[in-house]
Amino acid sequence: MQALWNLLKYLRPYWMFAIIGPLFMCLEVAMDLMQPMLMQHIIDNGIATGDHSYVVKMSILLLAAALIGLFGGLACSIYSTKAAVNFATDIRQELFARIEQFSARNTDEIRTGKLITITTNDVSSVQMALLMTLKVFVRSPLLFIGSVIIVFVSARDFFPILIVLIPLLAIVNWYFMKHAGRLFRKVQETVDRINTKLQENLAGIRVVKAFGRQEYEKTGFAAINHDLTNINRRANQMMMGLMPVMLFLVNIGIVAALWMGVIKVEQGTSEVGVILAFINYLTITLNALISSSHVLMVISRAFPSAERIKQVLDTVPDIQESQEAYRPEKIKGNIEFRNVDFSYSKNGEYVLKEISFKANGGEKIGIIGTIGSGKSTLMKLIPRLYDVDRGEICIDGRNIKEYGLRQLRVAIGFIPQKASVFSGTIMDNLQYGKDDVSKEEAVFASSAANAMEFIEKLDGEFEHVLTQGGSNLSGGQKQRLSIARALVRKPPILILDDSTSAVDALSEKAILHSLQEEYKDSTTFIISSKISSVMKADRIIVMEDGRIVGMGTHRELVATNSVYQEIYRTQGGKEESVHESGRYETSWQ
Ligand SMILES: Nc1ncnc2c1ncn2[C@@H]1O[C@H](COP(=O)(O)OP(=O)(O)OP(=O)(O)O)[C@@H](O)[C@H]1O
Repeated sequence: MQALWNLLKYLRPYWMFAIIGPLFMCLEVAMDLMQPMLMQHIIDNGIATGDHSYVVKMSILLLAAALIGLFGGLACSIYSTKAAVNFATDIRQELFARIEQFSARNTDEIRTGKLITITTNDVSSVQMALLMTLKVFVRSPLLFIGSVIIVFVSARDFFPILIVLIPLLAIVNWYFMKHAGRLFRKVQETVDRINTKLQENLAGIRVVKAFGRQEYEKTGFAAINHDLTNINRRANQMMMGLMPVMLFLVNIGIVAALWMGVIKVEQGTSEVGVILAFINYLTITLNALISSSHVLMVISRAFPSAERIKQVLDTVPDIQESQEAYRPEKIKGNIEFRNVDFSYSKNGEYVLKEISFKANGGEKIGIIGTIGSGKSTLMKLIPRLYDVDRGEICIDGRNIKEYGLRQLRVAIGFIPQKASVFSGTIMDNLQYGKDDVSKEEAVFASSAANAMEFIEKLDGEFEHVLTQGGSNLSGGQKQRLSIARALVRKPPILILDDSTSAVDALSEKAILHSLQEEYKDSTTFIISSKISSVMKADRIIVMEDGRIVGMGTHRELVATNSVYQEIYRTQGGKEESVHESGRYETSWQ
């Protein structure tokens, strides 16, 4: 409730629409309430007395009331929709902006699937709640109260029927709504499960196919879908069941009114028109009650949605820029890790322990180690994808936390393990690395990444359009494009996180050679599981179990470091080559 209330601040810019809409609705309600009264007069004072001119006059009035009501209803729809749609647009925009600020840790905590559901379904749910409130929630109570008052004033003889019927209708309504509400909440939870399953499957569609798991996934999806069908059926049946029960009660009211009416007309204490008007007001009361409960249902379904939206909006990104951020013109790229410890979960086990090393500007550093030893994690700390728990990381002698986040990240060309390519042209993807990239720069970076060779063969070359996720490129082509994107801005710091794993040996050799020759000034880290990819580096860091267990040139490590020797041996390196390492074929030459 509180969460939904808090979201109303997004309605502030559209408060005029939110007021004008319901005002027009009041006009429609007034006209709707007037119509049974006009009918009553037509019957009792016109038809019954044979006064035709009165009938014509009142009929014109009735038509005018209907037209004004129609205008009020349409205008209310236009303004209420404007308010609700803009309100939802702003919330969605704010959510997106907040999610963009999230650190990797934040997104680890609130899962991606959930973030998608929140930004789409949950925002739609609060939009619908607002729209219904502005349209129906104003209309129904007004119609209800108006009908009760009019019956009390003009058809008091029949008022006791209302007194008995309204509490009965309210109790039945409450009973159905309570149960349907519980079921609809379950529907929402099941839709969440469907979305998560769908997202996971779409992201991993190739793996599903490659492992021939379609049937297994289909069965898993069918189970959740079946749950959704069941729960949806029960919720909707509950809602549908309400209508006949309510109509039954109203019909009893109508029979009672007719019975009473016949007696009173015979006694001459009432007129036919009054009975007709009462029946009309009874129907209006019923409709008002039913639509109010529908709106209440929509609003109650928006409560959990608002909570989830609030959870995202209230999440403080745990990577913050310092108040007086340092924004240097140029970064040289001297990097130092000082006694760094890091854990993914607060109070969890450290995956990096007591990490200390220095990399000088322009130095080429290889990083190798056992699986899960923390190589990628180590590099994710430099652009502050995660913040260290203890110790500090300095660039050009300053703690990275003092830098403006943009300055820091723009200075780093980060090429992650899994190449992410966006839909758009090849050039659009390169512009992601540098807004104003020129054709020459694009060609230079693409050549260095050994990507020109395939770009030249594409239709339209740099203007070739990539489908979502670059699915019309091969794994190796995506990796080369993602390397070119990082190289295009000639960053002072380059991080290649196993980013040549899908590239053939010759291309990898060419890429590493270009890095050595064309990007001399960039401090470059190359994470690889292959010794051939790092052996020509100025220095190699060897990692095991979150610690640095060796550092030196290939020659030094082969001679002294047992972990490195083991990796070297498993990759075909010979003991005797310990002192003549140049014989091992390297990708750098
Ligand atoms: N987002 C994450 N949340 C929690 N733990 C993580 C996360 N990413 C990695 N880890 C854990 O941190 C440890 C180090 O992982 P990291 O990816 O840095 O290793 P790596 O040496 O790069 O491995 P590989 O050679 O397989 O790429 C592993 O135990 C891994 O399970």
